[in-house]
Amino acid sequence: MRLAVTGRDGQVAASLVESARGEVEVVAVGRPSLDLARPDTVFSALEAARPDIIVSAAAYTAVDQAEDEKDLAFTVNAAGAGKVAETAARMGVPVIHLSTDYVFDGAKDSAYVETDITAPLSVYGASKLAGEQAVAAANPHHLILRTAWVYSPFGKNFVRTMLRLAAARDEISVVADQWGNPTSALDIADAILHAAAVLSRDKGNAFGVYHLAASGETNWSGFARHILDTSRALGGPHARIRDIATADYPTKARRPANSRLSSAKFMAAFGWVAPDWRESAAVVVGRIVADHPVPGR
Ligand SMILES: NC(=O)C1=CN([C@@H]2O[C@H](COP(=O)(O)OP(=O)(O)OC[C@H]3O[C@@H](n4cnc5c(N)ncnc54)[C@H](OP(=O)(O)O)[C@@H]3O)[C@@H](O)[C@H]2O)C=CC1
Ligand SMILES: Cc1cn([C@H]2C[C@H](O)[C@@H](COP(=O)(O)OP(=O)(O)O[C@H]3O[C@@H](C)C(=O)[C@@H](O)[C@H]3O)O2)c(=O)[nH]c1=O
Ligand SMILES: [Mg+2]
Repeated sequence: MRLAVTGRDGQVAASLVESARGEVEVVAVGRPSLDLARPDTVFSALEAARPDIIVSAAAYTAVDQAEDEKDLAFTVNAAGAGKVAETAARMGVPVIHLSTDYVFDGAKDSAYVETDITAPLSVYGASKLAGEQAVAAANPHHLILRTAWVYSPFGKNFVRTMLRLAAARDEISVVADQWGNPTSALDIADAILHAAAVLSRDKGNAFGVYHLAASGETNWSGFARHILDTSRALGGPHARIRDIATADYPTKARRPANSRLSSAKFMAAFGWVAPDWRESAAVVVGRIVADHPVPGR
């Protein structure tokens, strides 16, 4: 079975390429041949990869910048994603599309399930919701996987940011009133491989929207503290974390106060067990610290 994943250096794309095993081959298709900002490039680039399943992981993910680049965010995340799904439909293959917890407004006081009402607070969240709708309209054979707070050894993410800041300072102020499920892109890749195996066996029953995140919950401050405690134990950088409120960390985009996701539906459908976020985070911190040793402090 061959998966084509959109994006080259993205966290999920790079993790899928690394995780490919057994009968599964993963081909990354990205810029310049596939440019979601130019949706007319999508069909020919993906057709050339001859996939059995298309994984739609490329996206405009700069949450604050999207507030100033609304048109580009919507072109990439909505029109571009729709083109990827339409390409899959034309080729007669399913599409596995990644979406986000930021489609919710955060007003719920427990974990979100798939049937909860969406109400994005940000341009990024709205563009991803429009992408879900475009994907569903273009190809009935879709899995839309909403994940959250993604980090990995690759690319730009909160783990790398905290380790970089900790190498330069004694204290980092981090918001303690936004709750969610930090999720390793390595775990997302594993879950996608589970789902792809099910789709290739028993076509037809599983299509729809799913939440896919690690188990356990924290806030950004708790996540930061765990990252730096793990790093210190491995001889990597450390800093004190100071809890602050969202109001004390002004950003262009509004973010949900609670975007915890229940992954129960995904686990039941695909026989996947969500790992605890703390264990998965320790694996990634370990890889980053081993790759880029910084003197401990
Ligand atoms: N990061 C997160 O915290 C979360 C991400 N998600 C969703 O999961 C998916 C994967 O995210 P993640 O791996 O973290 O993304 P990254 O931010 O790590 O990478 C973005 C990817 O999108 C590609 N991309 C951006 N613009 C274009 C474009 N115009 N044409 C083609 N490719 C483009 C990048 O290309 P290149 O390789 O050329 O740089 C890169 O591969 C996305 O759909 C995202 O919305 C959901 C929840 C949380
Ligand atoms: C760097 C930093 C961030 N923060 C806050 C800002 C924000 O509320 C929170 C996380 O910051 P980030 O910029 O990493 O978060 P953000 O870019 O909002 O991350 C989101 O990305 C998109 C793509 C998603 O889909 C979401 O699931 C989520 O992962 O931490 C601090 O409080 N202190 C800091 O030093
Ligand atoms: Mg950021």
